[in-house]
Amino acid sequence: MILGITGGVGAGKSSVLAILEKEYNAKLILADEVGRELMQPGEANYVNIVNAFGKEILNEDQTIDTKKLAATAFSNPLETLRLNAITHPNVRVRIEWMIKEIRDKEPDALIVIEAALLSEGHLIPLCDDVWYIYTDEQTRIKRIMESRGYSEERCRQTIARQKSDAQFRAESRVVIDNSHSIEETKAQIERQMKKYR
Ligand SMILES: CC(C)(COP(=O)(O)OP(=O)(O)OC[C@H]1O[C@@H](n2cnc3c(N)ncnc32)[C@H](O)[C@@H]1O)[C@@H](O)C(=O)NCCC(=O)NCCS
Ligand SMILES: Nc1ncnc2c1ncn2[C@@H]1O[C@H](COP(=O)(O)OP(=O)(O)OP(=O)(O)O)[C@@H](O)[C@H]1O
Repeated sequence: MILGITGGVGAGKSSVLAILEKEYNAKLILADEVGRELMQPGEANYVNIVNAFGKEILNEDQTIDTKKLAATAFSNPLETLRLNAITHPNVRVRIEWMIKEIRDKEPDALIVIEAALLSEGHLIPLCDDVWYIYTDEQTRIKRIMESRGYSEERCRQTIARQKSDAQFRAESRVVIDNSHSIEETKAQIERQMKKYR
C-alpha cells in the first residue's frame, strides 16, 4: 500500500516518517529529495531550470545555487508556478519508478511518500490514503525556532506562504494531531495502521 504524508513546515512529517520506518518497516520516498536530485547537472530538470531562470542561478562548478533559485523562483507566484511546472512532472515519473523498484523486491511493502506539495505534484492519485500531519501554529513556531534557530518572523512568513490548514485538510483523508507528545502521535498512528490490517 502507498501512504501519502503531507503538512506544513515543522508540523512533524519527518517525525511521523521516522516512526513509520522504525515501527512499520515503511519504505520512504521524500519528494523534496527527489526534486533536488533531479536538479543536479545531467539530471532531467537541470537544463530546463537553467533555461527558465538564467545562468545567474549557477555556482562556479555549474551546479544550481539553491538559495539563488529560491530567491528568484519564490519572488512571485508566477515564477513559483513556472518552477513547479518544470519540476513536478519529472518528480512524479521518478517517484513512480522508485515505487516499481521497491515493489519488485517487496511486493507488499508499505510505501510512504512525503510531500508538502502532494496535490500540486499530482501525487495524490498514487496514494491509497493521505494523512495530514497537523500541529497547532503556536507549537509549530516554538518547535521550529528551537530546532532550526529561525526567528518567529521567518516562521510566520514561511507558514503564510504555504497552504492553509483548511487546504491541507481538504486534500487529506486522515488528520494526525502532532500538537502533543510523540507518544500520543504514535498511538494515533497505531490506530490508523490497524485499520489497514
Ligand atoms: C528551490 C529549492 C532548491 C530551494 O532550496 P533551499 O534549501 O535553498 O530553500 P528552501 O526549500 O528552504 O526554501 C527557501 C525559501 O523559499 C520558500 N519556499 C520554499 N518552497 C516554496 C514554495 N513552493 N512556494 C513559495 N515559497 C517557497 C521557503 O519558505 C523558504 O523561505 C527547494 O525549495 C526545492 O528543491 N524545491 C523543489 C522541491 C520539489 O520539487 N519537490 C517536489 C514536490 S512534488
Ligand atoms: N510531538 C512532538 N513533540 C515535541 N517535539 C516534536 C514533536 N514532533 C516533532 N517535534 C520536533 O519539531 C521539529 C519539527 O518536526 P519535523 O522536522 O518532524 O517537521 P516537518 O513537518 O518534517 O518539517 P519540514 O516540512 O520543515 O521538514 C523537530 O525538531 C522535531 O523533533
